[in-house]
Amino acid sequence: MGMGNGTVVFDLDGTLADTSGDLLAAANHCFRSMGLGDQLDAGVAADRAVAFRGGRAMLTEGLRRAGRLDEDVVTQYFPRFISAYGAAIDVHTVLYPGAMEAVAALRAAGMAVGICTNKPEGLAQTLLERLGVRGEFGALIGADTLPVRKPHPQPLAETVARLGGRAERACLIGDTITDRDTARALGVPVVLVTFGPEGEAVSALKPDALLHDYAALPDIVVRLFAEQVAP
Ligand SMILES: O=C(O)COP(=O)(O)O
Ligand SMILES: [Mg+2]
Repeated sequence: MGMGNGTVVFDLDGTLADTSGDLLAAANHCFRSMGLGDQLDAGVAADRAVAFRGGRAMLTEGLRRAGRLDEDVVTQYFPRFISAYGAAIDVHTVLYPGAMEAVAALRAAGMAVGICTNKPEGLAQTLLERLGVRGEFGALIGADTLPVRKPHPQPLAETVARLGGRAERACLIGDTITDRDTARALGVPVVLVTFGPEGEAVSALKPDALLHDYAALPDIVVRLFAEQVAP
């Protein structure tokens, strides 16, 4: 079976892997170096949700809580956040249950599978290698692979192209409004996971499907591809 069976692109943070613990630890490292102490708590769902919106979102939220919000400080500390995160990227991070079994099932059904993330490409490569799964994905596009990042549709389009696929038979599996908007901009269906910190609330983003358990993903993907306009 070839890649004509479709292309499935995954987001990374909050979708394939629960990276929130290491992301929040790196942000707290920055707040401590500012003399502010820890500002975000991995035990709090709302804080894990901030983590999945990325480094700038965490720095912004922590500074806001400390009454010190300043975009210049966010920009200044972002490189320190990246280096702290890179130094401890797989301490708490785990793949979501069933994620890699679903990837294996999609590949066994002849589908091409890749990753489109707003993590810097190098960090995403490192994390996937540490988790032992880089080889399962045929393409990886990060925030800095192209001049634009999600929600611009180009990174998703490029991921599909590098997998040898076509947008007419592709879908994106993600966890946030950024993923929803990226998929809509390219005109491909989007599946949002409900096992993240926002739970069922992601249904407000009106995805084409909700994913409660990775075991259900192969059937969902087959249904979405069948609903896409025939080329
Ligand atoms: O780092 C981010 O901004 C989010 O990364 P993601 O696109 O893999 O969810
Ligand atoms: Mg995500």
